[in-house]
Order: sequence, then structure tokens, then C-alpha cells
Amino acid sequence: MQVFDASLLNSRRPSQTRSYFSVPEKLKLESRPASRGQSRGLAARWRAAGAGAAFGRCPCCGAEASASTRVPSSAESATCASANDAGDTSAGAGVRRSLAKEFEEVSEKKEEEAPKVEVKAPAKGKGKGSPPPPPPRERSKAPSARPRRPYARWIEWRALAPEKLQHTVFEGLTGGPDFVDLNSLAAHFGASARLTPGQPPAQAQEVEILSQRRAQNMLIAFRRQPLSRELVAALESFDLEHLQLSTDALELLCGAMPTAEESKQLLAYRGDICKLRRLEQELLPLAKLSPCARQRLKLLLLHRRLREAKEELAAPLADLLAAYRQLTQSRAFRHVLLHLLRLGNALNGDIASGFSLECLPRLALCKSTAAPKLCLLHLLVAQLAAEDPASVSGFLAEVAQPAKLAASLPLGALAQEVGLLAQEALGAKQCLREAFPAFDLPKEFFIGDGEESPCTEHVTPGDVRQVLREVYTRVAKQAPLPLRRLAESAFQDTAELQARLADARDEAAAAMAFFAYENGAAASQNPLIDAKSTEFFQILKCFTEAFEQCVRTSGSSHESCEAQDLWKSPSLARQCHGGIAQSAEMEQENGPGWRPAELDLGFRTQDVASALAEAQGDEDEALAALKRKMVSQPAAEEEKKRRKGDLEVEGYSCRAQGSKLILHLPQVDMLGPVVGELRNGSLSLEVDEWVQELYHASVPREPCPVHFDAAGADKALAEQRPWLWENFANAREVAEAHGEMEELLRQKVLTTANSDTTGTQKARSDKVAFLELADEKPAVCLELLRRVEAAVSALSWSDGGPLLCPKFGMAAVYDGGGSYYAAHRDNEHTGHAERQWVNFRSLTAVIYVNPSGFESAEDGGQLRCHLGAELKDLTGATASKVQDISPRGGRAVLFPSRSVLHEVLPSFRRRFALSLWFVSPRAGQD
Ligand SMILES: O=C(O)CCC(=O)C(=O)O
Ligand SMILES: [Fe+2]
Repeated sequence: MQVFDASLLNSRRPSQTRSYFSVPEKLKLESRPASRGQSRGLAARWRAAGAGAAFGRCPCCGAEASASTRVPSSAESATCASANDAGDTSAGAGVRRSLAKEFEEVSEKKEEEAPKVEVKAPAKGKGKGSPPPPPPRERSKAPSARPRRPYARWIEWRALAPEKLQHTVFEGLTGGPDFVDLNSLAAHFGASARLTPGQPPAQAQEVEILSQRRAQNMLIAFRRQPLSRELVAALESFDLEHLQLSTDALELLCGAMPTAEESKQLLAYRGDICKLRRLEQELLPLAKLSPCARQRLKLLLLHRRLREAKEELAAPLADLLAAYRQLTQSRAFRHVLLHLLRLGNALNGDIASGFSLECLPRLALCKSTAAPKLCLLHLLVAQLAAEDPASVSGFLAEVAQPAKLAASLPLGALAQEVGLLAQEALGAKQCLREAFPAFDLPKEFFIGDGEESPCTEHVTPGDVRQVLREVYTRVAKQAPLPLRRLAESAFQDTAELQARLADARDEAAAAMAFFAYENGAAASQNPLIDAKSTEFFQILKCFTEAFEQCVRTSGSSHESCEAQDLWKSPSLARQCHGGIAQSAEMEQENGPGWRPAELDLGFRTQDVASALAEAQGDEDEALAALKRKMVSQPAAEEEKKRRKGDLEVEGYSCRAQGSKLILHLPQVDMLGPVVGELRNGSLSLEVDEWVQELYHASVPREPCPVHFDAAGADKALAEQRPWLWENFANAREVAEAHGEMEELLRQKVLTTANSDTTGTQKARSDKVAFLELADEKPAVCLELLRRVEAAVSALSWSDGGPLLCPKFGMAAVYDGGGSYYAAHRDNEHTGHAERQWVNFRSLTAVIYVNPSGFESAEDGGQLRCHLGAELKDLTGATASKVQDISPRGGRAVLFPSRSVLHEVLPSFRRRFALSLWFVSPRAGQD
């Protein structure tokens, strides 16, 4: 029915959307371990690389060495192994099959003998990612196994059986390699083997201690960050800073280092080391380290992170402290509160001496019944200005700025960051204590703190101290000096951060107590203080913003006639005393029959009453419900006029209008696009995936997170630019969501996104999965998506109709290597009369869950927004401004789907994002 240019489509959701956990069979299939052949291919490459280096090149042709263990046919015998890799049709393939069978039998036997150690056949894959041949079903009649060739060259000879050597020239000769210059051999014929003198030729079996999967992962890591001799030596001496490894490289190595358990297994191996797989051989020196290599790297990472975090967290904590102080010391604030108290008492007919600041944001909702554009705050501003204009500007300077700052740096989020770091530092300390039991005993424990030590006639105190000094030196200093230094400075940095956090908390608690913030006054525990202070400063911020707004609308001289008149006329001012809060009270005062007929907040009296009844008297809830209704009311009213009776067609609620069938969105009682026709008594229906997305969308659920600056977002969206929400998620959430996404990737739930193409170039190279918001897992990812949903419930911005939340969000990974998404809009203008827009997406939200990286431009992966680009422009040539947003963890971005042309620049790190597209029936039509 509708014809679209396919190149315009982007971020398509497959029509058969599926939720993460609803397809276990598929997961089972896809999460099977990598086949043995695949991992063996990698192991073979590792071997081919020789000592230390991860990957080698063939010495004669320069090709990447691979599958060095393949058995050549006699014709190949003097040629380089890799030169033959291209095809696998040689006789070697058959030989390999029979070998595979033989070695599998050996492996089974061995496994019975030593259950902890896996003994597997040597490599049999072709390498370079080709799938391995299928395992043989029957024993092949092909020639029997030959020993693995240790070098890249060999002599193709037929060895004589010992009984055939009698009376021959060979009688009495011993053919061991003891007297051979192995170095020359290695230099001239390829160093792929590292035989030591006296070592027998390579064995047909090799011992694998680590699982195939683990070995494969390690090899992949070592390929990117070679486990060189230098690195091993640095790990042993803990002189890692010398190597100048990047944080990325350290993280990569950290995951690839043997764990304590793996180290134990490696050390428990009592067999011939030469029989070990090359990887295990390389890891042995690391397994001996205590604390283990992984802990050493972790400590170094922690040290770096702490240094960075100290810089990053110390400044905001200091700013917060200053902001709290400024607020409590502000005379202007006290002055405003005094006037408010008077105003409130006059309106309420009360004689209160103080009030809870919780009511502050509601003042802007208390609208004048005489002049609907004015609210109680206008009165306050007018009153202040009339008395002393400087008090208004004083308030803005002394309160608005620090309140905004305090609200934008939630103490809880900062505390969480500090807490995570402190936990890591503790872990590191514990690990050091285990490795060096005397590690954190103070020096004084051994040497005394100046008091005389017990002594006898023969032993002087000096002697005792000397002996103890030696003990201290020997025991406590077992830990290498650099390790101790790192540990010590890590603890010191953590302690400093904790002290700053404690100061900020004290000041926050003092500020709440000072302002008689009743919820805060009860807060005695840290998490409570954190939560309450965030709430409190958010309230202040809302209030100061509304205040600022009133100042602006009242004119710079603060002499808005209307506002002044209102203030001058106490009776009008009293009328202003409208609002839901008061209506509830008045109902109590005036009896159940009383209706707030004279009150007007822009809602109909009857609606107010029923909203209050429904919310069981909870004013906030009632107000939110009324606001929601107000947004959808005009549209709903309009729809009612068009109503002619609903039809249900193939499960979709539709409405017939003439010969057209129009989708009816039951969730919001609105009409959507034309989805079918009624002609000559027959009916056609076409509901594509975009229409489905709209049909299943629902009104965003509340409550809006307290740290969402809805007004700021509204403003940015109205200006058609992205709104950046820093600290949308805290470090723990980012780490957990990241873990979940890694798991989705590992289980192959994330799959290559629909390859919509722009011309010949592929438009995107990310992998995606759709997550149903109502699902339970992956829990943290879904929680974050639902948080965006709740925030959007508080937006006033709309792109022509109510914003509806889709049923599915999207998880995406750009797996490094320059993966990207070319410039596009999430909803493109088609210009087709029948459907002006490709879909119904109206507002895009993206959450980044990358716990590390993307700090520097080198990592790439920025979301580039071409602002002001014309609708027809798909490259950004007409943009007036380019804004790059790096996908730092915890950050969320909102932008209008229809107007903001954007792209994901090539990413050189693995980059995870969660997206949600809010839809609107109008966004597809107007
Ligand atoms: O991940 C991002 O930053 C944006 C991705 C995007 O543009 C999309 O999926 O449509
Ligand atoms: Fe996009």
C-alpha cells in the first residue's frame, strides 16, 4: 500500500520482535560453546607464533602462520606450511580425519586417568576462521599418525624399525637431538618449536589444563596484547608502570590472566612441562606469582582509577560543600522565605511561624483565578520587587546557582562512586594481606614505638629492636616495594575521598536541618541523607527555576502591572489561593458536599474532584493525573467527534471512515494512520512493523525520577537539539547493565542489525537485540529503560501529539574495530502523501552503559548530531552546528527523532547503548 524508499529506513525492528528470555531454544542453540576445531585453530596459531609473541608470520612467505600442525603430503614436504593453507582438499585432510579419531580416543582415556586435566588432539582446523571438518564417524583407513613437526621444514623419511638396524650402518647410533645446535635449527628452519636438548620429539598429545573456551579467550587477548617476556618480567617485579601500558591494555590483560584457581591448577601439574600446551607453558611463571598476576594488574588499574576518580570526584564534592554553605548563609533566601510566610499566612488566614519547604514547587501551580497566566510566585516576586528590587536579584544569585549545582550533583551518585572505589581498595588490601600476612602491621609492631622493650641482663633493648627490625624487614617487606607503594597510595586516595564525602554529607544534613526540611531532619543514616538531600535540592532547584521564570515574565523592572495589581488587591490575591492542595483541605473544612467551584488551575472542577477521589486525597498524584489528561484531552476530544464505532480487524482496533480503515489506539483513545480499505464488501488491512510499534505503545509510566531536569530537556528539545542527562545512571548500574549486555553478546542474542543500506555502503555495523520493557530480565538494562520512560512522563515537549512509550527498547553493541552507524534520522521524512514519515518515532532516548573508556576522542564512537540540517539533507552538509557526544557510561541523551540528523562515528572500543523511541500518532502523519 505504501511505498517507501528502503534506504530511508533505519533502526528497524524486526517484525517478529522477540524478547530476550522468551526464546530459550534459540539461546540454547546459539550459546553452544565454540566448536573444538575453532578453538584449536587459535591454539595452533598461538603455537605457530613461537615464544612470547602472540602471532607470527611465516618466515618464507610472510603469511600469517596458522595451523602449523597440519600434516603435509609428501609432495608438500619441503614447502612452507602456510602456503598450503588455502585449500584443504589435499591428502592431508583425510589424514587429519583419521588423526582426529585416534587422538580423541587418546583424550578419552587420559581424561579417565586424570580428571582435572584435559588431553586433546592437536590442531585439526584450517585456521583463519574456516569451519572445522566434521568429526569422523568411523575409523579411517588412512595412514597412521605421524609425530607433530617441530619446525617449518622437515625431511620426509621413512624411519626404520629397530630390529631392522642390526648389522647396518646405524647399529649403535643414538639419534637424540642432544648434540644438535637447536638455535641454528630454529633460526634457519622456523622457530615454531622450542625443544630443549634431550627433549624427545614432540608428542602426539598435549596436555591442556585450561578449558578450550578459556584458552581461546586468553589467546584472543594475548593476540591484541602480547604476553611478552618483558611483560612477564614486569609482572614478576611489579614494575608495570615502566611498560606504559594503556588502561585498555591493562583491562584486557587482567581478564586474560590466570585466576587464583587456575594458577592452582597450573601449579598442581606434576607431569612433563614440555607436554603442556604452549599456552599453559607460557602461563606457568605467572601462576607462581603471589599475589597473582591478575591481582597485580587490578591493583595497578585501581591505582589509576583512583587517581582519576580523585580528580573527578574531589571537585564536585568541594563544589557541593560550597553550595550547601552558600544556601544556608544566604540572607536573600531567608528574606524570600519571610515574605512567603507572610503571603501564605495572609492567604490561608493562618498564623504559622514556619512551613515545610516541600510546598515550594507547588507555588507555581497556584494560579490566579483572575489572570490565569499569573501564579502565586508572580505575587511573591512583585512583592519583593516593590519592597527592594535588589532582593530579587540577590535571591537569584545566592540561591538559584547553588541550588542548581547541588541538584545536578546527587550526593548518592557521588557516594556510590566513592563506595565502589573503596570496596576495590579493600579487596586489594585483603589480597595483599593474604599474600603477605604481615603486610599491614605497622612498623611499630616490630620495632617498638619508642618505649623500652623487655630485656635481660644479656640482651639490651637495642638488641631486641635490632632483631625485630630485621624481622620486619624480612616479613613485612616481602611484598615488592612498588606493590606496597601502589597499595598505600590507593588506600590514601580512597581515605581522602571518603573524608570529603563525609564532609559533604555533614554539610548536606546541616543544610536540611537548617531549612527545617522535615524529611531530612529524620535522616540519620548516610543513604537517607543522600536520598533526602537529592530530593531537597531538587525541590529548591524547581522553585528557583519557577521563580526565575516569573521574574522574566514579570518584566525586568519587576513591575508587571497585573502582578502589582494582584498584590495590591487582597481580595484578588485571596482568590489566587486556588489549587488542589487547598481544595482537599477546604473539603475537610466545608464538609463532603463542598466542591472547589471557584478554584481554577486550568482543570475542570469536576475533573479535580474525581482526580482527588481517585488518588485518595494524594494531591501530587491527582495533579499528575490531571496534567496527563490535559495533554491528551484536546486530541481525545477531537477523536470523539470523528468516532463512528470501532471494528476489530485481525486483532487491531480500527475505525471505518468512508472506505478507509483507521487504526484506533485503544491505550490513548486516539486515531492513528490509515491501515486498510473497505471496498466492494471486502476488506484489506496492512499493519507494518512501524504501525505495530505505535499500536502497542502506551502512556509513559510515572513517577519521574527526581533528578530529571524536565524543564531543561523541554527547552533543548524545543530548540531541536539533544538534551544531555549526565549521571542518568550511577556507576553500579552502568557496571551491571554492561555485564548484562556482555552476556547478551556472548549468548549471541545481539545480532547484526538489519543491514539497511545507503547506496553501496552498509549503513551500520552494530549488533542489536530488542528488549521488552515489561520483562524481568536483563534486569538493570530494563530498569534503565523504564527510568527513561518515567522521565518522559514529565516532559511537556511534544512533537505534535502525546509521547507514547514503545513496548520494546533496543540494546546495541558497536564492537570496536571502527563499527559505526552512518548519518540518519530515526524517523525520516518521505514526502509521500500517504505517509509523510517513515515511522511514528518522535523522541529518541539513548543510554550509554560503558563503564570505562570513551574519555578520549581516540576511542571514537561519538554520537555526532548535525544540528539544523535540512530535512532533505542526509549528510549534514546544511547543518549549522555539529555536536559530538561521547558515549560515556551513565550518560543519557534525548533528541527529537524527526529533526536531528545523527550518526555514530567509528568506534574503536566495544560500545554499548540502550535506546528507546517514543512514538506519537502525529509523528507519522503531520
Ligand atoms: O548509539 C547511539 O549513540 C545512537 C544510535 C542510533 O543512532 C540508532 O540506533 O538509531
Ligand atoms: Fe539513530
